[in-house]
Amino acid sequence: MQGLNIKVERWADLSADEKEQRLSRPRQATATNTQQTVQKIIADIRDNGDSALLNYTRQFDYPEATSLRVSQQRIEQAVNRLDKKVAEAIDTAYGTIRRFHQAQVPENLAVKTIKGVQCELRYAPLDAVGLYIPGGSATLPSTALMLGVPAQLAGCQRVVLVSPPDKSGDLPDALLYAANRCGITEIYTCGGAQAVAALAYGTESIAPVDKVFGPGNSFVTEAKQQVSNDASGCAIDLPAGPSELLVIGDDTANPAYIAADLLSQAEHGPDSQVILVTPSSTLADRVKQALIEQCQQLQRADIAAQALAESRLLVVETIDEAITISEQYAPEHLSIQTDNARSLLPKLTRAGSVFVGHYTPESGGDYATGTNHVLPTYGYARNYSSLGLLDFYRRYTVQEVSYEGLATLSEAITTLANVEGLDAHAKAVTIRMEDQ
Ligand SMILES: NC(=O)c1ccc[n+]([C@@H]2O[C@H](COP(=O)([O-])OP(=O)(O)OC[C@H]3O[C@@H](n4cnc5c(N)ncnc54)[C@H](O)[C@@H]3O)[C@@H](O)[C@H]2O)c1
Ligand SMILES: N[C@H](CO)Cc1c[nH]c[nH+]1
Ligand SMILES: [Zn+2]
Repeated sequence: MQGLNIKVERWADLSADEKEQRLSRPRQATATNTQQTVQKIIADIRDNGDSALLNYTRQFDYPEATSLRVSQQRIEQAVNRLDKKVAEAIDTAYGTIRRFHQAQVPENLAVKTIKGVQCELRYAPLDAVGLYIPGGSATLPSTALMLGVPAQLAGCQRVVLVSPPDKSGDLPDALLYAANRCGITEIYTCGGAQAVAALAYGTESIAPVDKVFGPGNSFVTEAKQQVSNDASGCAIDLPAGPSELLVIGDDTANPAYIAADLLSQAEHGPDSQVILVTPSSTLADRVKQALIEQCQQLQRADIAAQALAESRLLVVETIDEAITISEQYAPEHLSIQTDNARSLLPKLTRAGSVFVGHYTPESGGDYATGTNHVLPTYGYARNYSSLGLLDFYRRYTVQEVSYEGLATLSEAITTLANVEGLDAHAKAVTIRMEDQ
């Protein structure tokens, strides 16, 4: 591992441009190239279906790939042979995630808006959903639970899981076990933009879905964006890209805990970004030291070190200034490690998921507290929500009006229709009124 390139900086000493630069995300692999590459891949999948899907799988993931569907026999083999401890850990996480998402089951509602007029809000599960589980640099059975549990709870009729094959052309046993736990039987070994395109438009062997869910690298995120901009494509969940963590800490925080949390997100990928904002320069210096000590012990030390090069240790004047910076950055994950951490919550709403207090590591939410770890990145926490059960439903309205109700509303409807110059709209009301 090369030496760590991370320094402590005093926020007040930075110019406006420097402040902006410090809070900008690491540049994603040349944006226009990614856009064009993905466009070409999507067009190829639309034109050539399975054969293009297999070609890209051979090119990017497994040179010997000849098939896409994971057999039921292979799923059963994975379930039977998975290490008991790993199976139990997945079962524990399945339980907590299910409990938290079960509490989100929506209820239809009906309101009488005026006498004789009833309006209803109803929910229906999406029919067919596609779950993308990243596989490029790490195996993520936990992501299969984060997507599979809500799909199962919502009662989506068809749940399709895709993930790129590993070095042996297979999907890991733990991923197949997690998928099986969520009742998923339709599984394909393919990844990247080509898998997203296959889910959105369909191929000979994969029927199209209504919505694609899941995080991924810049190719996956770009492909989701492109298929959702196309009327013949499909809906998507949210932009969930490289992992991020911002920690607000004060003198009560343990520097070793904060360093461990920062590294836990830095190890995801070279384009992950982690930030500490603190009014304590002593804490910042100690966290830096702990990062150096802990990073070199990691299996993925090189990846974490690359991410740390684009990460920040910022010393501010007050906790309020730290809050302002966090709200501006809108991190995917926000950790509050201060005295009376919960008291800061009302001022901190722009984050995908918030971790409160010294004993709430971010990795707890990645795996097993029960919250969803598919969260908006790139600052989208400003205007996107974290993934939840409702994302697996369509919401629609119903209204029923009696003669009496229509009579009450007829004046308002016909007047507004006339204001808009839409005679037929008005006539649809008056014709009914004349009837009695
Ligand atoms: N925000 C969240 O909720 C969340 C959750 C989990 C993971 N993540 C993030 O997801 C990402 C996963 O990325 P990953 O790369 O490990 O796995 P991935 O599955 O997203 O990407 C791997 C695929 O990328 C494609 N690819 C690679 N190089 C390519 C190229 N040059 N041209 C075209 N396609 C190419 C290949 O098809 C390959 O199958 C990480 O950044 C991680 O931080 C985010
Ligand atoms: N931290 C990731 C979301 O940014 C999720 C994850 C999966 N496994 C471990 N972590
Ligand atoms: Zn993580």
